[in-house]
Amino acid sequence: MTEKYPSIKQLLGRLATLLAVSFALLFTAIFALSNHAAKLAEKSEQELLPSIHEHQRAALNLERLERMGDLVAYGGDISLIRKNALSAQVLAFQPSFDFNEATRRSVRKSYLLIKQLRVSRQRLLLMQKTDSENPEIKQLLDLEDKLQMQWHEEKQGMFELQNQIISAATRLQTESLQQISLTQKQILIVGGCGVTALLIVLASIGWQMVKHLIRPISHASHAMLAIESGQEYQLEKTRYEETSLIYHAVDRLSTTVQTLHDLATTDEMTQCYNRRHFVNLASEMLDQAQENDQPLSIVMLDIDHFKKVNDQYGHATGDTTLKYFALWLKENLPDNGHAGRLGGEEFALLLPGLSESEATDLSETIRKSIASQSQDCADIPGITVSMGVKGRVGKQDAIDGLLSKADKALYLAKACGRNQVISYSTLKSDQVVTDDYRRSPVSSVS
Ligand SMILES: Nc1nc2c(ncn2[C@@H]2O[C@H](COP(=O)(O)OP(=O)(O)OP(=O)(O)O)[C@@H](O)[C@H]2O)c(=O)[nH]1
Repeated sequence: MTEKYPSIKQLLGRLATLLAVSFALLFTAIFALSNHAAKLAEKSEQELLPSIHEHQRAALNLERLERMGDLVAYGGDISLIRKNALSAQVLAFQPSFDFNEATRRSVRKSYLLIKQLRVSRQRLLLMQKTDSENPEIKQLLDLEDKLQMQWHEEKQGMFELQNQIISAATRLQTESLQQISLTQKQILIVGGCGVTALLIVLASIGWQMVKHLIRPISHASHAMLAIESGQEYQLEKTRYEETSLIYHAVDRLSTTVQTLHDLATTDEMTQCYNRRHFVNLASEMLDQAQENDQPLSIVMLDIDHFKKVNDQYGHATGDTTLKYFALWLKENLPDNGHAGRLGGEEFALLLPGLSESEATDLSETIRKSIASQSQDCADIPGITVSMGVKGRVGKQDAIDGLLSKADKALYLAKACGRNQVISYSTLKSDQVVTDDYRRSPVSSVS
């Protein structure tokens, strides 16, 4: 009974699902990361970039304030001092410094000093213009010196503050860049892992296809070729319905081909080769032997007085006798020897590698063995056999010639009283064998 296997359709379905899930996971991961990257870019655009610009603006304004303060502290033109002090006021109260309380306070403080400087400087210049001898000038100069000293120190503080703002802006910029580069790295890692995982999935799908589909089909086609050329084949166990059906079909075909081959080449009763196959095989082997210049011999055999077996013991016993005879014949053959039933009770042996004299010796052994085994066998009467041997001599030997010469030697064996082996080479050239031997006395069937 055929085992129940899952079908390849199911396998393909499972593999397709695996592939779809892998793709879905990969795309989800990449989508999530792209989303994250987009959000970071948006955050950078909406929060970090304005903040960076604010810092940069503040640093620039601080520098301008410093310049204005200098003009107020050291200027000689009252209208210019007033103008710069006014600009400094506008600048100091700009919201660009409000991003940080400490900065805001520090800028306001700087402005207050600029204001003081403006007042003192204006008064001094006016006095110097109108009343250069006024003793208050001395006091004002002292005050101015003091304020200028303070301004100098204030400028140091402003310079530090400017540096701090620039560092903060740079930090913000770096942070933004770091976040973007981190996301880029994450995308690369996830993308790389995803693609690698996908490749692994694809490779394993490919492997499954090769293992369960392509290889079994390729094995089946090799098996078909082996069956066609009569060679052995082996099919590995398969786990899927379709391929197991193919394997069963190949097995059935092989059995059918073997049966047909046996029917076409073998004699059903004796299981020896039939005449046609024996002659074809003998012809092929003779060609090989001639090509390699190796010995080969043909032996013709005929059971003596077989008609009498049929007459005395019945046709069924005659058949049994033929079966035993074929069995003993094959038992006595060398591994590379072949036996054929040419018709009725007439058999032939094909002995590659044996010269005529070696084949004659072997035939003698077979003759004695059959005589003795048939005597000991309770199922059949004792029988004897006559044999004629012919070996390959020249390169021009044809199989028909060898068979007819072995047959001639067999006829002589019959004529000479049966139950003997005659080698063709011992025949005299003028020796003529006729069917007259058949009239000689019947004695070998016991
Ligand atoms: N039982 C049986 N007999 C067969 C078969 N084929 C041929 N025979 C018989 O074999 C006999 C052959 O007889 P013959 O050719 O006269 O020769 P023989 O009696 O063996 O005598 P010699 O060959 O001269 O020794 C015939 O009686 C055939 O009927 C077979 O398949 N089965």
